Amino acid sequence: MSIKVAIAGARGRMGTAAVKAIQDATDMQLVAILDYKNDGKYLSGTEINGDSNGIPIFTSFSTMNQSIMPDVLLDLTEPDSVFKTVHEAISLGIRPVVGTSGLSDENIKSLSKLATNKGIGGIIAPNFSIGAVLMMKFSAMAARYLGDIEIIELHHNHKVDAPSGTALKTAEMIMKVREPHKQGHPDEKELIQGARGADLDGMKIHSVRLPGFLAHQEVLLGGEGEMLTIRHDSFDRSSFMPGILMSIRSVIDREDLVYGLENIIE
Ligand SMILES: NC(=O)C1=CN([C@@H]2O[C@H](COP(=O)(O)OP(=O)(O)OC[C@H]3O[C@@H](n4cnc5c(N)ncnc54)[C@H](OP(=O)(O)O)[C@@H]3O)[C@@H](O)[C@H]2O)C=CC1
Ligand SMILES: O=C(O)C1=N[C@H](C(=O)O)C[C@H](O)C1
Repeated sequence: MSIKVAIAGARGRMGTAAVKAIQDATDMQLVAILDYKNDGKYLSGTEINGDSNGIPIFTSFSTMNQSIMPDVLLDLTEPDSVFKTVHEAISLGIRPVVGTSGLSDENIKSLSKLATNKGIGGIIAPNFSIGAVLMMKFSAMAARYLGDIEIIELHHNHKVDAPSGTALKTAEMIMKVREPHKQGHPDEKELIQGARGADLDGMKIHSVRLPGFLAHQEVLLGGEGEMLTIRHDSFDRSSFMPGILMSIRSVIDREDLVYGLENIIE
């Protein structure tokens, strides 16, 4: 039986790639698009038009009829809308696969609790690329030995949130093994506010936004006379698609919501 999927954010950069990936997957069926614009229209391939053979667009779950109701919601939208949409999906028993960044810790805990209460699976994945997950894991492994760390994340200039979800998740994984301590000179002073980056337990995160980049991150781990650099680059959004498909399959069999793709990779 194929998994019925709805996508929120289908017109976006990630959404456009995800529409194609889901339509190409033989065990999935794209049944609906959630969009605050274009209600009542159809998405044909990646074009919105009047072709009634396309995928129907709805402004909310409440206007979908029961035969269309999806098993899984893939959310690839923006920080301002994601919590409300995902909360509504879980309340209706629809399993969320969330790529959208910008959810707070509090938001994640609340969605996780709701999913557990409903007994349904879900995933919030700051990064769906396998290489990025390995970069995070390797960084946390290395942080046991080299605890002076600066994370530099580099993204395209259309990104609205900073730091990236990936950088925050990397920092969280590192903070589980790194003793909090101030880095740099004990008396250092910023001559321009923000010059040393954002501070988490004394570790620094720097966000670069420039045209030309897609999604990249370097974790610099400094030791006396040495430096370990762990770097990951997504050069194309195809890097995220296998992780999205894996997540959609995984949430069908789960009864809880997990935060991070590493929780479902064998
Ligand atoms: N987890 C991962 O591996 C990855 C996560 N991301 C994250 O995915 C998200 C999307 O990124 P990207 O595709 O580059 O962003 P885009 O801005 O290209 O796409 C977001 C889309 O969502 C639409 N949208 C906004 N609000 C709603 C809503 N309430 N309902 C339905 N659609 C809505 C926007 O429409 P409009 O423009 O008309 O407002 C836009 O088309 C970001 O949070 C990004 O950080 C990105 C890459 C990988
Ligand atoms: O906005 C993006 O592009 C990306 N966002 C995610 C993040 O915030 O980490 C994942 C990836 O870095 C691409």
